[in-house]
Amino acid sequence: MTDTGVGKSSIVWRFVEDSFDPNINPTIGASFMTKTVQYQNELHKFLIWDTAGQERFRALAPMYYRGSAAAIIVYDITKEETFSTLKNWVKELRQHGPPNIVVAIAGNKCDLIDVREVMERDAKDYADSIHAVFVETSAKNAININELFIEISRRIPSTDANPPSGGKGFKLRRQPSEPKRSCC
Ligand SMILES: Nc1nc2c(ncn2[C@@H]2O[C@H](COP(=O)(O)OP(=O)(O)OP(=O)(O)O)[C@@H](O)[C@H]2O)c(=O)[nH]1
Repeated sequence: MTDTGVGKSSIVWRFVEDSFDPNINPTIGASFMTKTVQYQNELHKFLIWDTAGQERFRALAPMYYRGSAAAIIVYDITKEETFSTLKNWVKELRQHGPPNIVVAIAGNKCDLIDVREVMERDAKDYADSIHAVFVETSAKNAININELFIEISRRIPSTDANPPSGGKGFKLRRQPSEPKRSCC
């Protein structure tokens, strides 16, 4: 969820493929990717829906956040209006998303601090007020991308006891991967 061009696909590509394409195309509809990471002797498997930010695809969002364990809402730190849009998505998620969804806010393009429009403190205060994970990221320079996903994974209850619920922006599901997973 969120505006087009904030860097949702780039964040997913950085996380899944550890690559960055400055000429990446806008997402049409949505795309799906998976990645398994090992963290503290546990395997965390992410099933990620990368949704399109263009207005014409907005009505599709509920299809992706229903049934997700977590949602990452991305804004662009160089565009104030994307931070305002983000708050609308938070409201929508709270009203129509799964009750226990983990919400994360990513302020992307933090490599462009010279043209920053959203203060990190303001975004962090807002994220704290809604109990969301918050990080500033740079898909371009690989800043805080893995940390974002790991922190989300930490907050999702173990699937041993709690089956995944739903999300937005990216839809994430944790599912059991290998022998014993005390976390995912
Ligand atoms: N400087 C900088 N540019 C970035 C970063 N992340 C993405 N971009 C650029 O921003 C533009 C949009 O990136 P996308 O990943 O397609 O954005 P999106 O939010 O997925 O866009 P939609 O698919 O239309 O919703 C591209 O030109 C990217 O190269 C970043 O961290 N820093």
